[in-house]
Amino acid sequence: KDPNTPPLVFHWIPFIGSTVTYGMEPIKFFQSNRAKYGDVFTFVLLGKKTTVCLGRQGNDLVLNGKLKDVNAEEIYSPLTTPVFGKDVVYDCPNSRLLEQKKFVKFGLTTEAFRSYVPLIVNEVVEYVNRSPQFQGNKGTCDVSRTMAEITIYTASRSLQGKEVRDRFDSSFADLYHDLDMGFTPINFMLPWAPLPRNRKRDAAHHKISTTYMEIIKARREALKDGGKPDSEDMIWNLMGSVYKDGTPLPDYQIAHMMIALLMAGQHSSSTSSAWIVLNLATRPEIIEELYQEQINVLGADLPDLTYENLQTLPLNAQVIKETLRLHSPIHSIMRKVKSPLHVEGTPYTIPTSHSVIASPGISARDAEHFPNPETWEPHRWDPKEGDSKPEEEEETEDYGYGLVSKGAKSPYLPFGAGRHRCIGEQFAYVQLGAILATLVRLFKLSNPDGVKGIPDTDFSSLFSKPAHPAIVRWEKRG
Ligand code: HEM
Ligand SMILES: N#Cc1ccc(COc2ccc(/C=C/c3ccc(C(F)(F)[C@](O)(Cn4cnnn4)c4ccc(F)cc4F)nc3)cc2)cc1
Repeated sequence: KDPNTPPLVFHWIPFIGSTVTYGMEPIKFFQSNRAKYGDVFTFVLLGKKTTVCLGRQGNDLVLNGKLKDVNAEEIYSPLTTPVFGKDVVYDCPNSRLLEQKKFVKFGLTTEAFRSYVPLIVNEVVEYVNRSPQFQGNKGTCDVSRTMAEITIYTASRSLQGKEVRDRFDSSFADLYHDLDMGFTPINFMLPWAPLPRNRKRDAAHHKISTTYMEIIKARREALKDGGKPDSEDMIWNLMGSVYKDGTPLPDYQIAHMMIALLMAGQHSSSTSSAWIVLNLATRPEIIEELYQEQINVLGADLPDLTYENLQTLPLNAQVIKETLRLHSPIHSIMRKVKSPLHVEGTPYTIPTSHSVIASPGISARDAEHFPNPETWEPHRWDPKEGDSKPEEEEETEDYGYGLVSKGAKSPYLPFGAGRHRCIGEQFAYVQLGAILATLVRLFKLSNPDGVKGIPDTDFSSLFSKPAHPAIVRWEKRG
C-alpha cells in the first residue's frame, strides 16, 4: 500500500468494488468508512477509483478546489447535456456557466419573488380544490406524488411562466416524464450504456426545447407590436441577457437553460417538500406551532401570504432549514481530479486517475456540530439570546455571479459552496416556504395509525427521496 495515497476500502469483486454498498446506503457507507479510515479514503465505483473527502476540510478541498485541480463538467456532462441540451451548464467552459448563473441569479429579484408568492399560493389552493384525493374532510395521501405535482405546478407558474404552466396540463406532463427517464445515475456512471430510455429522453428533449423556442418567438413578435414583458418569469429575464463578449443569449440556449432550471428545481424541491411533510407528520405539535406563528405574527384573520410577510415567519423557515440538514437532495458532489491533489495535514496526494466526492451531508450529521444529529428538530435553529455575535466570519468570493461564501468553516452546506454553488437557494425558500405556510393553513397532518417515524430513504436515483410507500393522514381545518 502506497503511504502517499488514501487507504482503499476493502472489496471482493473488481470493477463492482463498493458500488452496491455505496449506491444503496451512501450515508452509512461514508460514516462507517470514516470510522475505519478517517476523513479521506478511496473506493471503487464501477471500476473508477473514487476518493471521498469528508468533514469541513474535505468539503473545502472539493468545493473550493481550483479549476486546474478539480473539474465538474467532465463528470456531469454525460448525464446533463442530453437532458438539458447543448452549450449550457456542463456543455460549455466553466467561464460560460458562470455567466449563465449570473443571468439566472440576477433574474431572481425581490420584484420577481414578490410576484411569485401569490402565484404559488394560488396553485396550491387550486390543486387541493380540484384534486380527487382531497375531496371530503379527511383522508390520506401519497406524499411523493402529491408534492411532485404541487412542485411542478408552482414552479412552472412562477419561474417558468404561464405558457409553460398551461402546457403541464397537457403535453408537457408526459414529455417531462420521458425526459426525466434520462436523469439517472447510470447515465454518468456508464454514459456509453445504450439504454432504450435514452431514445425517449432525446425525443422529449427535442419536443420540449422546440416548444420553449416557440414561446420565445411568440413573445418577441408581441414585443415588436409594442407589447411589454407581462411578468417576472425567467424566460423574459433570459430574453434580455447578453454575454460579456456582446452576443445575446441565443434562443436555443435560453430553452436549454430553462430545461436545466426545470429539472434542478423539480427534483430538489419535490423531494425536500415531501420530507418536510413526512417529518411534520411525526411532530403534529410543530404543525400547530406553525399555525400559531402565523396567527401571532400575521393576525388571527390570516391575511394573504406575501413575499414580505413570509420573511416574518422564522419557524416556517427553520422547518425547511432542518429538513435540508437531514435530507439534502444531493448526497454526493463529484469532481474529476485534473492535477495531483495534496490533502493538507496528511501524507496523501490524490492522483489524476481518481474522481473525488464531497458529502456536506456528513458534516451536517456530525454530533461535533449538531447535538442529537439524527433527530429532526427545527427548534435547534432557534435564535439564542446573546447570539448577537455574527456567524463566524465566512470567507466569500465572487466567481462572476455575485459574492458566494466559500463555506470552508460551515458544517452545513446543503447548497454547496464555491464556484459551483447553487443559485436556486432563494427561489427554493420562497417556493417551499409559501407551499408549507399554505398547507399549514389548510390541513392538520399526522402519521397513519401504526406508522412510526419517517420512511427509509431511496438513494438509487439522482436525488435522495422517500422510499415508497410514503403516506400521511390529513384533516382539513374547520
Ligand atoms: C432545496 C433546493 C436545492 C438544493 C438543496 C440544491 C443543491 C445544490 C447543490 C448542492 C449544488 C452544488 C452542486 C455541485 O457543486 O456539483 C447546486 C448547484 C446548482 N443548483 Fe441547486 N439546489 C436546490 C435548488 C435549485 C433550484 C430551485 C435551482 C434553479 C432554479 C437550482 C439550480 C442550481 C444551479 C444552476 C447550480 C450550479 C451548478 C454548477 O455551478 O455547477 N438549484 N444546487
Ligand atoms: N449500483 C449502484 C448505484 C450507485 C450509485 C448511485 C447513486 O450515486 C450517485 C452519485 C452522485 C450523484 C450526484 C447527484 C447530482 C449531481 C449533479 C446534478 C445536477 F447537475 F443535475 C444539478 O446539480 C442538480 N441540482 C442542482 N440544484 N438542484 N438540482 C444541476 C446543476 C445545474 C443545473 F443547471 C441543473 C441541475 F439539475 N444533480 C444530481 C447522485 C447519485 C445509485 C446506484
